[in-house]
Amino acid sequence: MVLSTKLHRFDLRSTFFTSPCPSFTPNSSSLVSRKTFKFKPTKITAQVFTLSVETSVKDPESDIESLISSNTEEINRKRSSKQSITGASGISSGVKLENISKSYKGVTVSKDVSWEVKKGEKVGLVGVNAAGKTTGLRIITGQEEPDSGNVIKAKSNMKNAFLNQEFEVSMSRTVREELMSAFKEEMEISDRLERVQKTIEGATEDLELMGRLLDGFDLLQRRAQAVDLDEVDAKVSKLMPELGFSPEDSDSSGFHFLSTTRRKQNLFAPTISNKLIHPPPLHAPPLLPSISRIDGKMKACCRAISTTYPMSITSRFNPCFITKVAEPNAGLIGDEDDVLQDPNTLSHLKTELLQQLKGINRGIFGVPSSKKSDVEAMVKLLESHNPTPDPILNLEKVGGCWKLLYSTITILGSKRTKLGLRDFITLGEFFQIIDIEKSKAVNVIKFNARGLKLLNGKLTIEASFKIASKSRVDVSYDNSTITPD
Ligand SMILES: Nc1ncnc2c1ncn2[C@@H]1O[C@H](COP(=O)(O)OP(=O)(O)OP(=O)(O)O)[C@@H](O)[C@H]1O
Repeated sequence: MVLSTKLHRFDLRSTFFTSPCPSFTPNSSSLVSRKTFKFKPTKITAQVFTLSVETSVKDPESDIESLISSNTEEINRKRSSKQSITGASGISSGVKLENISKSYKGVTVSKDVSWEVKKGEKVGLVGVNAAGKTTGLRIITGQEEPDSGNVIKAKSNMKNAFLNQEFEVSMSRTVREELMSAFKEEMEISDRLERVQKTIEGATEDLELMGRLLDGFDLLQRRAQAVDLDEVDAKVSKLMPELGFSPEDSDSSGFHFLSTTRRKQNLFAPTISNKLIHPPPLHAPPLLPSISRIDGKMKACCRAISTTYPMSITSRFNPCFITKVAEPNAGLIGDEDDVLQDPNTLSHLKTELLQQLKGINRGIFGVPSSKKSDVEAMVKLLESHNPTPDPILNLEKVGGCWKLLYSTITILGSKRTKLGLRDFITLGEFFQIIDIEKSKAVNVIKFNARGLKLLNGKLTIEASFKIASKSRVDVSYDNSTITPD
């Protein structure tokens, strides 16, 4: 199966742990298939390329974003014009009601009411039934509009919320489900992901339909990432004991706990905490401790390895023997002089870098940005020790078949749609075959897709390069193919 593609951009960079080799740095202004790359003479690590494939579909998220931002601007404009008309004053912290009046059907509930809560203050609202206490709170949270007067917040993006007097706890939901319901948006995304995933699994015969479903799934995946969907289960598990529930309570009906007021409140606490109230709600119980993400870092040992072993790869250069493999080692493998240059620093840096790379899940969207910046900071440091300052004069060190440990690859557009699901697709080994004599570079990326046999295989991207100057090469894209196993 050959799937042709229109490339907008193709960046090829090739550098290496075990042997110094050049880095092709893209000309950032260019978005055409033929590009000029500059050799960065001090690169040591291994990398592949960045690839963007044309897509005609407008990103639905940017549509949503633009709608949201224009609406927000409009609301802010209206608010500021209203405040300036009524002469509202600013405050340094907390929230303030200023000269608020509110009537329902001609009956005045609040008339010219002013009060405020500063940061860290606890304020009790006291009044007879129907005095308008709840109405005031609803006005602060924006659930009601005052007839006149202003709500002034120290920060325009401040979120406020309050606990209702009456709780709505579903009798049929388990405690866990009740807590999960606090994460409404996340749960909705999760449900939709599940439904789309099932539909995709039943649509392998219809590539057109699958393409559309994958696009939808892709969008949902990004939303899931944005709301930290993976963390919800862990958050709920962490909340359970903090709220006084034991793990065994998890599957019990919320009904069993309704007789205990404190627990009733507790059931609602996640809702409040999930809304990131700032400052604390006016008459809510203390906020739950923030849920911190555990960011475990693997510390593993690295050891020196051999560099040559045969491995065949189906490509234009087949059969191919891996002659250079970037693997854990204690220092540079190659020229003895290189090793002797600064073995302690290099050894330490390389070990650190290899530890950073361990456990990276190379999904179709590339390495997560937080991880990427850690890795690339380390790469930069390592680059400064590259013993080959002028790699263009050492092209023999560049040629061969390379197994890459790390890549900055991000596949966009229709190619991603074809390969497209973070959950399903795992990028396997990356190979880069550089043929100096023919001035060709071939990247082979293996991938496998759980549950979608159709998409198991490899993506091969072929390019030509030409030495343009002492420090530059031109790289031009030739073609790419997806080959199923
Ligand atoms: N949406 C509405 N439509 C019509 N009347 C309303 C509405 N919301 C509140 N009211 C009326 O406004 C008055 C003030 O209600 P509010 O709930 O603010 O009082 P409260 O001080 O919180 O009372 P309580 O102490 O009983 O909770 C009540 O008479 C209520 O019936």
